Amino acid sequence: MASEISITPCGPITGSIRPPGSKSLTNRALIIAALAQGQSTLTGALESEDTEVMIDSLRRIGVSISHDPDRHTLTVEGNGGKFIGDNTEMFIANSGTSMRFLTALATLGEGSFRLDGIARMRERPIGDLIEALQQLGANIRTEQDNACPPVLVDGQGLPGGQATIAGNISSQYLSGLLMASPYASSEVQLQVDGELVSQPYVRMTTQIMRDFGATLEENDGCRFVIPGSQTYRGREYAIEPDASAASYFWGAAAVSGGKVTVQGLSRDALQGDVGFCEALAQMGCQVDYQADHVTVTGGPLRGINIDMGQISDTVQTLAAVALFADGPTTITGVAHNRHKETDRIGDLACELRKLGATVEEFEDGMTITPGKLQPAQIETYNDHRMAMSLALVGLRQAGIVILNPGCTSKTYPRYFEDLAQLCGS
Ligand SMILES: O=C(O)C1=C[C@@H](OP(=O)(O)O)[C@@H](O)[C@H](O)C1
Ligand SMILES: C=C(OP(=O)(O)O)C(=O)O
Repeated sequence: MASEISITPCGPITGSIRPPGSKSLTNRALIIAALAQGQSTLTGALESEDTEVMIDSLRRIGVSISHDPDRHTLTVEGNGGKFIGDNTEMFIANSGTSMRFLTALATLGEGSFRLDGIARMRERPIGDLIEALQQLGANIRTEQDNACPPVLVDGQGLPGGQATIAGNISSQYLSGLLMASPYASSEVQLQVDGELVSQPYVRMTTQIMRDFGATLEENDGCRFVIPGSQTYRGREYAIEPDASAASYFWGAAAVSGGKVTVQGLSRDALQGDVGFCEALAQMGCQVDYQADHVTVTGGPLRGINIDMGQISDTVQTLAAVALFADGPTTITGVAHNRHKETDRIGDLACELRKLGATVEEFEDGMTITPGKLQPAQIETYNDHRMAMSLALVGLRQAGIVILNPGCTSKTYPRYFEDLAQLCGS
């Protein structure tokens, strides 16, 4: 892809789109199908860097996965939780889900595994997950003394027992532990210590575990009991379109004063990020939820105060929309966004200021006061969501250039083509 892309302003956007499959569901389904007894067919799967590194890593530990790109289908031959490592290297680029879920999975195997990624992945914390796995009897550590990848696992199967897990940095630790736990030799009891961010992803995890036949008990969303020596059962599984990706198209309706329908999602979707529509409703958009699609109609936008701790992947989308509101928007509850593909508070504030906004940054969020919009070259920090969200500003303001647009390949390689098609250009 070109080293930059200029966004062409357009009028109110009217259209309908089905985004690619959910990253979170595809990577969960791959982990669970790999562990299962029997074959699984995953339809509507995401094909992007984050799922490719997951597939590549699972193949390296002996899981057979075939891909039919025409049908967006992955067929996985589950190996019943029997993995042999022999200094097996897994390269995970910058996929947080893959790093955290595969770290937990590797402790179920026999032998040695090393999990590594790009430079930014080596700055993304994983210490809390390592400590919890150690409490369950795993022989695991980080290569450096910094609680970040590379991760080294010397697997002898996971004994099980009790562990506490911190939930304030990432919910992915808990999700990884949960998905691996049915394959521990004995019962696993997990207690979340303190705050749990991104809770809807944990509900997604427990739901998909049950969908593949696992049993677990759950109390107040912070205590889990998972009987050991279980097996997932392979099955056919349909993956929802990605709700975080959908936020850009709903956002496009909001900023352009148009009407956009996203197919394949509903209020009852497994993905919490459908909740982004409620944020748009608070800002003045109309939202129509149907059983298999959700339509957002833009209108005059007002600034809001909102805790986005449960829908943090949509913070950048909301920030782009906030630039078109009649007053300030305050976003809180997302301190954990500083540990993602980039510092999604500090770096986002910097790009919003370039666009003409006044931004007051705090530890867990920011207040965005819209100003006169101005042309800008947007730095993406190799963060797909920075590119996808701030492109929306270019639908209304001339002279918006997105640098390194290829970074969307992490979750949405065809994003700019799909956006252009929706805008009718
Ligand atoms: O479990 C998941 O699939 C995810 C959880 C969230 O991460 P955190 O729990 O780190 O907020 C989210 O940002 C990420 O894109 C996907
Ligand atoms: C935070 C994200 O991804 P991950 O943590 O899976 O790398 C994201 O997709 O916005």
